[in-house]
Amino acid sequence: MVAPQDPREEVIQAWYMDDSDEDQRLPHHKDPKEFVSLDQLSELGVLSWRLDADNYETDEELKKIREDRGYSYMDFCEVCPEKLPNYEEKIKNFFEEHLHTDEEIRYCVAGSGYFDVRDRNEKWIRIWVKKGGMIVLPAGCYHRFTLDTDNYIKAMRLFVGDPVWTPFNRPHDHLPARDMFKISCRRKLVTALSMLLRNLCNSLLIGSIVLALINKETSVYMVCLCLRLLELPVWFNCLCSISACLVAATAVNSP
Ligand SMILES: CSCCC(=O)/C(O)=C/O
Ligand SMILES: [Fe+2]
Ligand code: NI
Repeated sequence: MVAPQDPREEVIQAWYMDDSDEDQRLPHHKDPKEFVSLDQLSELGVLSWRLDADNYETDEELKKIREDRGYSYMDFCEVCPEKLPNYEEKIKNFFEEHLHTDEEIRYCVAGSGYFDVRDRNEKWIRIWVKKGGMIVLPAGCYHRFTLDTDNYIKAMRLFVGDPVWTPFNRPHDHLPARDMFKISCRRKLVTALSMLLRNLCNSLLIGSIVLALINKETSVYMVCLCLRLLELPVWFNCLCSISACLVAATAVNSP
């Protein structure tokens, strides 16, 4: 059975960029292509939704997101020569690597465009946002924007309170928003690693239980069961799991 696709992936896709200096509006895929999942983006603090762009005025889901996240301000930014004053200059400025001291929240209601963000190792990730895609770039995250080859986007801009659009071009590492962003990324990484370790420990414990059951080693089985029931710190869980595994393996191997 094929796993159902995340509906967001139909309107938001991300990938690592190549290093070529060709037209910024081209996709700039690596060869072979290297896609980035929406979960990987969320580890960088980039949030995403798929919404009903044909009915944004009455969309209850959008209303709830705005209420939950306090997005009281809303306007639209249409990027094309006819609608955007100082089009050429704006296009150039959008593509300068910069950060903001607040979230950048963009909901694509028509057209499409690329939001590029830096990953933990400073590599560029290109996020293609199409009609119905909404993303939040966290405050302090270096990024840039460009149209794609279709040359048009209409984006809803949301903000908490009175909007501040000021871009701080790189380097701007002395801003508190940058420190906060780095701390939050580190926290997310530690949480992800702890989860990984915890899952590994649980697998070890299950392995130990199976070995203990095969060998009718009820004491090991009981210890494993108790450990599984306790919410232990991850390092202790790890230590216990390895010990349980060793004891169970020794028990199986003993004559
Ligand atoms: C599609 S909205 C225009 C881009 C923009 O507002 C911005 O701040 C890019 O970083
Ligand atoms: Fe920006
Ligand atoms: Ni400055």
